Amino acid sequence: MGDEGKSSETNSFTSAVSLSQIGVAQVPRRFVLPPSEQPGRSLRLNPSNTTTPLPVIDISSLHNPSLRPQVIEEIHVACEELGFFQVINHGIPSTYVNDAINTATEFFNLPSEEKMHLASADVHKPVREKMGNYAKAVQALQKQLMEAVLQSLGLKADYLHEDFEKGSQVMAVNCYPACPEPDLALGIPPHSDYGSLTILIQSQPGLQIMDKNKNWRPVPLIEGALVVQVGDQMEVMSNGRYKSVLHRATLNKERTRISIASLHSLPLEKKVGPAPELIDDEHPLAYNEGSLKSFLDHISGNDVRKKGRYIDTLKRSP
Ligand SMILES: O=C(O)CCC(=O)C(=O)O
Ligand SMILES: [Fe+2]
Repeated sequence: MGDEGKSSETNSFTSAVSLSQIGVAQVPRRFVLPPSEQPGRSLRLNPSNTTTPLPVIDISSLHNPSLRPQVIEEIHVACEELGFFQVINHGIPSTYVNDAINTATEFFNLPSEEKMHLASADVHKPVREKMGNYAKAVQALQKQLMEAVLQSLGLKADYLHEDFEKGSQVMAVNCYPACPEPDLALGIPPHSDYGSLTILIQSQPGLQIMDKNKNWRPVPLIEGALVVQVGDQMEVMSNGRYKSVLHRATLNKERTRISIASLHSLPLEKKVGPAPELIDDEHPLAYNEGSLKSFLDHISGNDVRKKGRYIDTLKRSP
C-alpha cells in the first residue's frame, strides 16, 4: 500500500473529483508523473515562457470584404507559427459561454450517483438547452473560422465544403479538481487533437501549448475570448504548412477547473489527405491519408503511449 495509506480514498476506482471532495493532502502516488514529465519541472526549465504574447485576433472584420484579407493574414501567421490563437469579437454571446461553464460546473458538483443517473439516462433538459445553445453557436463560428483558415492556406473557402457540412462535432467537457501538489501531476497529458479545428473555453487558466522552441506556454484566460487550436486533420490537409498544436492541461491548488473543447472533424470514415493544391516540387506529398475512425482505433488500446501520436503514423518518409 506504500505511502497511500489504507483508506478506500485511494482505491483506483475513486475518481480524482471524488478524491478532491474528500480532501486529500497529497496527490495519490499513481497520479505522480515521472520527473521529466512533471509540469512544475518543465516550467522551471523553460523560464522564457513569458516572452512574446500569444496571438489574439479580432475576427469581427471577417465580415468586411476590404478588411477580411488582413484578418486572414493574422490567422495565417498564427497557424503557421503556433497552430494556436484566441479570437475576440466572435459573435457568441457571453451568456452562452457562461451558461455552458456553469452548467458543467453544476453537473460535476452533483453526488456521483446522481451524475451516473444523468449520464446514463438522457441528459436532463436544462443541461441540454444550455450546452445546446453554446454547441450550436460554436458550430456556426467554426464554419466561419474554417473558411478563413482554408483561405489562409490559399485554398478556396468552400474546399471540401460538402464533407465539412457532414462533419462531426464532439463536445469534451472536462473537470479538473483542485490538486494539492499541482507540480507533480497533469490534468491531461500532452497531445494534439485529431480534428481540423478545436474551439475551447476554460473557467480557470490551465491550458498550456508547446511553441516551436519546445517551451510550454500558459494560455492566458482572456475575458470574452475563445481558444482555437489546429488539429491533426488540418496539418494533413495543409500538407504540413500548419502543424497541429501540442497541448496539455495543468492543475491548480485552489480551484476546480472546467474546460469545454468543441472538436470539429470531417466525417468519421472520410479519408483526408493533403490538398492537391498544396503539393508541388517545393512541398512534396508529406502525409498519407487518415480518418477520424483510424485515429479512434489508434488511441483505443492499452499501448497508446508506446504507439505515439497518430499524426506521426501518417507522415511519409522524405
Ligand atoms: O482542459 C484543457 O484546457 C484541454 C482539454 C483538451 O485538450 C481536450 O479536451 O482535448
Ligand atoms: Fe486537446
